[in-house]
Amino acid sequence: LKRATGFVLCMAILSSSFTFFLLRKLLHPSKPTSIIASRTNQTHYNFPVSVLIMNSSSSTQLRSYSPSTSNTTYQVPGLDTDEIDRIADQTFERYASKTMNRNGTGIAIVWFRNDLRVLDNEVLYKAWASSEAVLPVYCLDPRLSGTTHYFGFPKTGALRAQFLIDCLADLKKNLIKRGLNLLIKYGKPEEIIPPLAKQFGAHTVFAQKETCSEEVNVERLVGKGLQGLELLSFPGECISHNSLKNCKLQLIWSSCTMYHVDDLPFNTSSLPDVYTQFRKSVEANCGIQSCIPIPMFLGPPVSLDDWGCVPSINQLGLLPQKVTKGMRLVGGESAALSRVHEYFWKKDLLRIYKETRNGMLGSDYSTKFSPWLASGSLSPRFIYEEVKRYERERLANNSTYWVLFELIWRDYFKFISIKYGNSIFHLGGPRKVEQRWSQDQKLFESWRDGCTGYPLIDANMKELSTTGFMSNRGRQIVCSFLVRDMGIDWRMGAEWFETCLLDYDPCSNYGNWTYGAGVGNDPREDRYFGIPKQVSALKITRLKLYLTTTTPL
Ligand SMILES: Cc1cc2nc3c(=O)[nH]c(=O)nc-3n(C[C@H](O)[C@H](O)[C@H](O)COP(=O)(O)OP(=O)(O)OC[C@H]3O[C@@H](n4cnc5c(N)ncnc54)[C@H](O)[C@@H]3O)c2cc1C
Ligand SMILES: Nc1ncnc2c1ncn2[C@@H]1O[C@H](COP(=O)(O)OP(=O)(O)OP(=O)(O)O)[C@@H](O)[C@H]1O
Repeated sequence: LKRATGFVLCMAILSSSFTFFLLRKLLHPSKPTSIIASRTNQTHYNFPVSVLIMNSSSSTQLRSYSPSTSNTTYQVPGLDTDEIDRIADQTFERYASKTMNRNGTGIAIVWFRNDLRVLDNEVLYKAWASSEAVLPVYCLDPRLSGTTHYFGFPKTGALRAQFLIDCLADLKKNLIKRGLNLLIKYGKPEEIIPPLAKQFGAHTVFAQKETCSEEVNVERLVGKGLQGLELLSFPGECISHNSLKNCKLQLIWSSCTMYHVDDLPFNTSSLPDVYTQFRKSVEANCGIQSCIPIPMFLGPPVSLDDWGCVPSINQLGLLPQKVTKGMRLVGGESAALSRVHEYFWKKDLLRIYKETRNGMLGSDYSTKFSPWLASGSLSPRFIYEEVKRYERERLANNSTYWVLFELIWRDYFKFISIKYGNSIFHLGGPRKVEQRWSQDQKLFESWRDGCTGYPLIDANMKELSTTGFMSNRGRQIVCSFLVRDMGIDWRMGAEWFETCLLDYDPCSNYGNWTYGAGVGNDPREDRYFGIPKQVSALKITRLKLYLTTTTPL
């Protein structure tokens, strides 16, 4: 019975996709198609399905079970708290330096942004080296609880907000272990940082340089606020620096990319548009800087009565959302370092990454590093050094290289955001392509809510809203479906991703969406992902379909 049901479902998927494919071709051979017509022709199935398993070696099977009785949640990394702390401590120890010198004076502020880590953090290191005491601050910017630019979706979904909270809690813990603390304040950085600098007589505010206009505007406002400071008086208990007259903002590239911007063999304004040219050029001409070690002791802390608490999700004005199905990624640097350890060393998955990376099911087909990279709780240079260590100690093959290849994509989109500025957010993209797009709300909602009737699309969209993650292949497919098949304004999809993704990063997100929509700077990457082909050609041994009992397929 199971086999028969599986077969029926599988045929249903293929035939519904094929019907759609034919309709698309018949209606508009080259234009985006409205899928309403094809949806009404759909058969609706009501299976109690959570996971469809297609096995290439045996016949297709359907494992059906009631979601309410199944424990389908798993954590990434799949380690308990003690193990996570132990691995993080061991890694910190490996990177601890007893010889680092500190010869600065006064107080420096570290304004933490998307660099929520201790290891390989140049901002933290420079602040430490140039001062006698560091004040680390994180500002919970109320703009994060605002809405996206054009379509008014929540700027930060609850799952990413929770991930951020985990990151802050872990950063605070790791700073305290090293003799510091983290001041957490609610408010706009431009309203928090300058008064703090004044209160403590800080000589410099160190922060990571960002590239997109929203973040750059905040940098500008903080810089302006600091310029207007008159450092006249200081609280008695603080280290006194009456000679200081102003406080400057020092923005540091840090290691937000694997290749440092200063090491590129070209100016960002003449960055090659074609990814392959960019990659070949940096690989041939550019080294990767070593990770910055961690000073043994980062203290003393400044004297402060109230360091602020790690907020709850409600305090951020959001309703808590629990992951009840699928993957739950744990935020924070300790979890990030543990995931690298788990993926590379414990499970030894790096050796097969290239073969598995287009999968969709489970935690192990790809690294899942992206949420930690986006929040800055993981440095890409650390990943690079671990790949090299693995290549020395275990083996080097195409798979070990391919993780670096993918990280170069990440670098590329970061640099592209400098070259093309706000045009990566605009409808016509960097190439200013003129094209008519639909903003049909119903069609968009069917995509957003995973109710298109196309299981591959619906499964991926549901995974996104229930876990905050979607595989790279899933993202390419749902993007192609929205923009090429439905003809919907790609920014609606990009903004929905901005809301939901744990790994949301403006450069990678809008960079990939402009590619998918065919408005990116490299037109060669404009690819259509046909659903029937994807279902069959993926040769997936285990194709996850994330469907609930209540959803008609
Ligand atoms: C429409 C669309 C939107 C996307 N939005 C984002 C986003 O907001 N943030 C984000 O980090 N990635 C984004 N990506 C890229 C990619 O899907 C994710 O980085 C990847 O799925 C994360 O899973 P992983 O860490 O297991 O990746 P792995 O396959 O293990 O790759 C390792 C790392 O390489 C980098 N990487 C891999 N592919 C890409 C890529 N195409 N572009 C940029 N970097 C890449 C990531 O940092 C990733 O963590 C998007 C892709 C598409 C098609
Ligand atoms: N980090 C970010 N995340 C999401 N969007 C961003 C980010 N940084 C900048 N943007 C987007 O960049 C755009 C700002 O660019 P620009 O000033 O050209 O547009 P605008 O004048 O605000 O709006 P319009 O283009 O409609 O006139 C906005 O769409 C803004 O939301």
